[in-house]
Formats: sequence, structure tokens, C-alpha cells
Amino acid sequence: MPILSLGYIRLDIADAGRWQPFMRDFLGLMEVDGSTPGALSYRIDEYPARFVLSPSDTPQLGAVGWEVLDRHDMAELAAKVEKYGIEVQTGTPEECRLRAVSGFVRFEDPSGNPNELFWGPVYDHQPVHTPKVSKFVTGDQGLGHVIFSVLDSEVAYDFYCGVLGFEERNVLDIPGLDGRYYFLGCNPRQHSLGLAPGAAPGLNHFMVEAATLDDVGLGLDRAHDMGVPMMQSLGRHTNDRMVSFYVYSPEGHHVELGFDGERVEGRQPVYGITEGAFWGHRFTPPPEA
Ligand SMILES: Cc1ccc(O)c(O)c1CC[C@@H]1C(=O)CC[C@]2(C)C(=O)CC[C@@H]12
Ligand SMILES: [Fe+2]
Repeated sequence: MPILSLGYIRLDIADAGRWQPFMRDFLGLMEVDGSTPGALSYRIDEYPARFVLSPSDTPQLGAVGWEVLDRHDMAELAAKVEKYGIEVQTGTPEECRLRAVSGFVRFEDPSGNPNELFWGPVYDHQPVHTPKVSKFVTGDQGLGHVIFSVLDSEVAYDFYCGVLGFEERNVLDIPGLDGRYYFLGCNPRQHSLGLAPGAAPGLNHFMVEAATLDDVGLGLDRAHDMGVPMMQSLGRHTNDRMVSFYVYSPEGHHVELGFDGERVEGRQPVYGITEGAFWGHRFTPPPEA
């Protein structure tokens, strides 16, 4: 019945020439010949299309894909979304082929963020090869995490927890934010989804998790050497205890590379945090465009 994990991220991008070195050479993802013509496709494990970046005149978040167990669970969740009053569309066979999934549905959250539920990923059996990163941590924890900007995080909370069945894991409620910042989970990853309040909908950031400290240190070196702008310095989060840093993507999203995230086994009481980090995560404003 519930969502299992974060499966894929599809972005409509303005400038593939800037994204290719960012994804391949800085983040160290495996570039592959995907099924979407003209797009940049990347693997971090056996899923063929974890990231698909399609050049577009209207750059925006294309979709965030959430994996469910099978077609029955997808239909059950889709019915709940419709009952809540949000329109749900079924993906065509051609769209399934582009995502390398057996079936999916799409709908927008109450702010307008594009979500998809899919079942039946079709694996790529060529071994994944990421020479810059020893290993990405996926499996039952999924791709990593995404943070959506939402207009009203209480409305978003009700949708993602009440309708889609995410579990609230923790909340950051401090002066200066336009509402509560929620961290939601659906598997042992402490959060697969974050809700950043008070902003126009879109992708605030995504995070991929590497297996070792050296992977993150080498990523810092590559950011420095390639001139990838830093957004937050190395730090350790207070909720998932991940050690990570953030950079600005070529089109201004925040991208987090981390390691050593906590695995949450079973239910754990909801708690509040008063700081994002035990140490580090010092902020640098975006470079002038
Ligand atoms: C607080 C936190 C814990 C774990 C995470 O993976 C994670 O991304 C965050 C959110 C960090 C978040 C940010 O990136 C921009 C500045 C923010 C909005 C703050 O001012 C508090 C939370 C911060
Ligand atoms: Fe994050």
C-alpha cells in the first residue's frame, strides 16, 4: 500500500552543456544512453533512469517518481489522490518506456509540484560504473531525498502524510521560516521528502548519498577544481546525522552530496529540531548569473 522509495527525478533544463559536466564530472553519476531522445540520463545503480534531464524552453521540475510495490498499490494510492480532489493521469506505454517502468500515474501536489507513482522498474543489468564515487547508497533507501518548495507546508503535510501515507519523521519550526519545515519518510532513510514552506513550487534540492567520507571529500575537491559554486559548507545534520555539503546546480537548485545518513528502523517518535546542523553548513549566497 505505501510508497516504498524515491525512484527518479526528471528535470526540464535550459542548458545541457552546463549540466553534463555537473552531473557526470562533479557529482560522479554514470551517464548512459537513455530512452529519452536528446536528454541526459544518469544511473547510480541498476535503475536505468534515476535522473533524466531534458532540454526545454521552459526549464522546470519535470517529475519526481515514487516507487510502489505493484499495480494494485498504485491504483489504491491513485484513487486516494482522486478522492482528495486532485486529477490523476495514467502514463502511456511510450512514457513508461522513457522511464523504464512498467506503469505510472502522474498528478500535482496542492502547490503544483509534479509527482508520479510507478511500479515495476525495468533493470539495467550492465554493472553500474561510477569511478569518481565508490558507491551510491540506494536499495531500500531509494535514490536519496528531494525537498519541494511549497506554498503552505501544512496543506502539503496533509497531502503527503494523509493521502500518500508518508510518515512524519521530524520538524524544524524556528523563527524566520514561513511555516514549519517538515521531513517525511517512507523507508529507513530518515527523510525521502522535505517540505520547504513559503515559496513558489519547485525543486528546492535533491540529495544523493555516497558510501564513504572520501567520496564526499573528493566531491569537495572536484567542486573546487571545477568552479562549482558552494551553497553550504561541509556539515553534519541534526536529524539524519548525515555529513554533507551543498552546491548550486547550473540552474540554481541546491544539490547535496552526503554520506553516513542514519537508518531509521521501524517507527520512532516524531521530534523537533532547532538547528539544521550540529556543525558546518555555513551558507554562501548564489553567484551572480
Ligand atoms: C535541516 C535539514 C536537515 C537535513 C537535510 O537533508 C536538509 O536538507 C535540511 C534543510 C536545510 C535547509 C537548507 O538547505 C536551506 C536553509 C534552511 C532552509 C534553513 O534556514 C533551515 C533549514 C535549511
Ligand atoms: Fe537535504
